[in-house]
Amino acid sequence: MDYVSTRGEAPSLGFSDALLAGLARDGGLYVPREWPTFSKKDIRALRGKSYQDIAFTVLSPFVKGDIPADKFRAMIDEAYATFRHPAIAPVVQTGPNSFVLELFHGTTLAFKDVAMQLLARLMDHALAVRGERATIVGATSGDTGGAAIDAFAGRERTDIFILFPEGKVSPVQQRQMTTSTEKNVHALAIKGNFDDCQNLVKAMFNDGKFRDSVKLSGVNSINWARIMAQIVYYFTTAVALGGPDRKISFTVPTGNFGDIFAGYAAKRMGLPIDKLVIATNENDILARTLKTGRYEIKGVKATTSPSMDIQISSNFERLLFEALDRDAGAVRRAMESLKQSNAFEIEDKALKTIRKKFRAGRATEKEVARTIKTTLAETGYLLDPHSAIGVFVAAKHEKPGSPMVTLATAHPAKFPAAVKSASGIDPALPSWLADLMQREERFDVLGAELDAVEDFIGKHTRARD
Ligand SMILES: Cc1ncc(COP(=O)(O)O)c(C=O)c1O
Ligand SMILES: N[C@@H](CCOP(=O)(O)O)C(=O)O
Repeated sequence: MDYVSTRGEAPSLGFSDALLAGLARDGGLYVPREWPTFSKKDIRALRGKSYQDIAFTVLSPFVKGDIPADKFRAMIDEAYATFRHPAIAPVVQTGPNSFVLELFHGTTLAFKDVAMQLLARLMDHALAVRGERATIVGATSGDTGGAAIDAFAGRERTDIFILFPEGKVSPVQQRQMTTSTEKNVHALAIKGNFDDCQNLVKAMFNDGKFRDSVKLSGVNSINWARIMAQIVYYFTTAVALGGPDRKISFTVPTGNFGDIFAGYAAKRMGLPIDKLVIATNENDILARTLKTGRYEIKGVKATTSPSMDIQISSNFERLLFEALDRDAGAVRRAMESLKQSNAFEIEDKALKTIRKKFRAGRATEKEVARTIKTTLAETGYLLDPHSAIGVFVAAKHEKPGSPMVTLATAHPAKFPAAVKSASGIDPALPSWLADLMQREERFDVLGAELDAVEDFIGKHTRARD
């Protein structure tokens, strides 16, 4: 399998090269040249199999010719041995047709662990084969950073630098990033918001000289391997609920559009998914885009779901590429317009294609708090604010007799203040994080300036030429 850039001006790459590249050299995002497909018979054959077995079957076509099958299987087994639930991603029924897919049983209590644990092992393997080191950078609104630091801490071949918006992540999220004692970990509090952090990361990738000099690599969902690993739980869930002989809908709390794009990929691979529902908080650029056909960046508002306080939704570019029948020139024009005027229009045909497959909705702060409270009262289930956005929006798109699965993307204990204020319950951290708030913090504070960040990374990475 090889991978092509959504902007069509970077060389196509094999899996390991695309993995290490992160962002394509033309500023685009890598996608597989073609979607591997699974027949209904193939999908039926997944019934009764473990998460790890399904991951191996579903993901093997993406790494074929690049990673030996036995090594890939071992990485999958090791990655998911870090999870605290035997099912890895269990499905819980909360109503006659409503289900919650729990994606927070990994070490840092968010869905990011699912992909990050595998990504770290894939990168280690690719770097070992080449005898190289890499500098990993990542931007986070709270969860990617903790998951990446956990997965890469202490790894000999990588130094990791995570940019988080100063004062805009939850205290638990911050400490998951700032209390690592490993020397290869660097948490950087940036004076700005998540979009500033993400822009800095993209600017570092687009600075060819810097990129090459520190052997830059990325762990955000701009990296195809992140999306790839997230495809698996759409398959495990659909199969558990009667797929492929029944169509399932998914509602996904959405920010950077990575998680829901993984659902789209699963659908392209043959999984019978009915609707993919985008759920946003008050930073509702995606819900507005589906309604109006205009993708337009407005200011970011701080909410009780900080991980979704995002306006520049990187992976929407991947969807645009698909909806435009892979017309890289049209994607380039849209992205140029976004850069120049903070907006672009989606042409009619592409918009129709997107609207056919996706639905969207938003939840206000009041609706999030009310959903946490009423879900607890009616079902006994305690949601975190991100998952509550999903549950609120899902309820508006449920159809009788058709299963609707909401992705529960984080554990309530990551956001204790918001959860307590909505429900009266103070959710406890699990045992391995019980002393998190007492651990010593270590981080640096930097302005949202490319020079300052590049200078810091250049001085601290071991991957310099
Ligand atoms: C808890 C949580 N929910 C939802 C999201 C949104 O996911 P995505 O960015 O893949 O759309 C994020 C961060 O991205 C998150 O951390
Ligand atoms: N919500 C994310 C933002 C970054 O998203 P990513 O999936 O592109 O890494 C976070 O928690 O950091």
